[in-house]
Amino acid sequence: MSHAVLACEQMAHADRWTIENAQIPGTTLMENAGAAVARAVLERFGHARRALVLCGPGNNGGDGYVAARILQESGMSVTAYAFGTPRGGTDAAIARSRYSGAVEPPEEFEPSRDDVVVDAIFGAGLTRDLPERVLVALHKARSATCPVVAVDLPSGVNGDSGADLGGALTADVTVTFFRKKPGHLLFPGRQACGEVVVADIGVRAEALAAKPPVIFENVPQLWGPVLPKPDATWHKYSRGHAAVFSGGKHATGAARLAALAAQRTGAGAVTILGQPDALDIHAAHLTSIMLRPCAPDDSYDRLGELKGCRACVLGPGFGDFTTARRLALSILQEADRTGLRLVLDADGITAFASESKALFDVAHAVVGQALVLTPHEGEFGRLFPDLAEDRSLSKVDKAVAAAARANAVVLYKGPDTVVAAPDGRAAINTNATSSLATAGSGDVLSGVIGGLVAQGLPLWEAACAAAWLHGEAGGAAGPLAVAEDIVARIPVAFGLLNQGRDTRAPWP
Ligand SMILES: NC(=O)C1=CN([C@@H]2O[C@H](COP(=O)(O)OP(=O)(O)OC[C@H]3O[C@@H](n4cnc5c(N)ncnc54)[C@H](O)[C@@H]3O)[C@@H](O)[C@H]2O)[C@@H](O)CC1
Ligand SMILES: [K+]
Repeated sequence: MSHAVLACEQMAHADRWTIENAQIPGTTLMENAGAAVARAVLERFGHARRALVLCGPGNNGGDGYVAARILQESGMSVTAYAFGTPRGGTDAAIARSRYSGAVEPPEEFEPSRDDVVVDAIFGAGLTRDLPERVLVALHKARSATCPVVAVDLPSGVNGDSGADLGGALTADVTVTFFRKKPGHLLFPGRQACGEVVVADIGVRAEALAAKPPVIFENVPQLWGPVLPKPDATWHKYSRGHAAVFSGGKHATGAARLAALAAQRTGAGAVTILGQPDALDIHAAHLTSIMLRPCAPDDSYDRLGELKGCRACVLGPGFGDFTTARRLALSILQEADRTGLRLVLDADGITAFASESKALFDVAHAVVGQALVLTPHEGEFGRLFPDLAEDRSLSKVDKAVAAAARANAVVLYKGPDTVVAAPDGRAAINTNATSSLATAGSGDVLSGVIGGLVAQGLPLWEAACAAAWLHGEAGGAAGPLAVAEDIVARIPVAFGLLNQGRDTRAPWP
């Protein structure tokens, strides 16, 4: 089972490689693809009055003609609609010629709610906005409220970015081939795809050997092997010590959530650093978390308390941008000597809005990496305005470019959080629920990352694991969860891992 995600260009390469090196004809791949689509239709909507198959001019349409033929052979009433004609001699033309049923022009397409529509107009080859007659047909299908099975992608969704070039249907099922593409996992594409079925059509995994995939769905297999294994000889500091910087006395809650989350994630010791009046408030709420004073003009070398600490979280509720910059820069300047890693979140990110170069310069001076950035969309735009505005880039492209520029692991938040590393790896998170959209949820996430980094996880794996655990904890806390509930469910998320109960592996 693979959790790799392929760009459309890599998928086309894998198709070509299989045809040329494994001597599997393109028509065979297309037969297998069409058969997988037909199977999905019959399994889920075999009771439909008619199957109406919308076929484009390329290979996506070719898959549609194969599916139409097999559905007809199975006894369903089938009509195909031709949106263009396959070029002579192509696999799609051959598939078209093997289908002997009715082929109508698009104008004849009149779906009803008892039909099932197979959308095989455009897939990975979509290059521009949808033509008017396609838009009209998709509108008719939407109005009919009939079930839709999309071939590879709903027509109009860009396979690399998940962008909707306009008018795509929301499918009940999307049948794709060999591996998922970013467009199946990134919004709005993910929503348009509905359930995604990945079919094996005979494309060979060896096709990827020369250039292994670097984009993944964020599943436990990615980082499970580097999670700490419980050891009877542990003491609290060997389990990892994390620190969290507190905001002022009227903004202490965010640091408390991050600290509690780091503790629930398994850090053996957690310290909150803050000004004395803020620490008084923490003291009234906390028992097992340590409190240490920190003056506004402190920089790393005056923070003796951070010795032995492997991770610190700076930003949640912090408020003071000048101090945030001084602390962040001094922590990174000392990082090679101390081994301390910095999770910079919220106000810690905004503090560098107009001074990002200073942050990136010190982060690049570190041997290896010492920085994790956790921006949501607004914060990402503050730190990387040119990347944020570049409409030619997908969310994965943006996160990867930002990670390289900042020499940081970048966890770009959202319903489709992307975790990117400077070496080009990226994981797309898929288990977040709407319960995570609540005040303090981001503070919990930064605390989970800090807790895992404190236990010695490499930064990218820590951020990927944190996104997944946060998603599971949010799901377990239910739709009306508040941030405290998410913290309380972190052990439940770990329990799913430990008991091997995560059966939602990416491929069936
Ligand atoms: N051997 C292969 O390469 C295989 C490909 N498969 C299928 O092939 C699909 C990709 O096939 P193609 O590369 O032929 O691409 P598509 O079939 O997605 O579309 C390509 C055709 O549509 C035209 N086109 C693109 N955007 C358009 C627009 N907005 N308006 C009008 N015309 C437009 C292109 O010029 C081209 O003629 C996959 O999505 C998958 O369904 C499968 O059959 C498996 C094997
Ligand atoms: K399609």
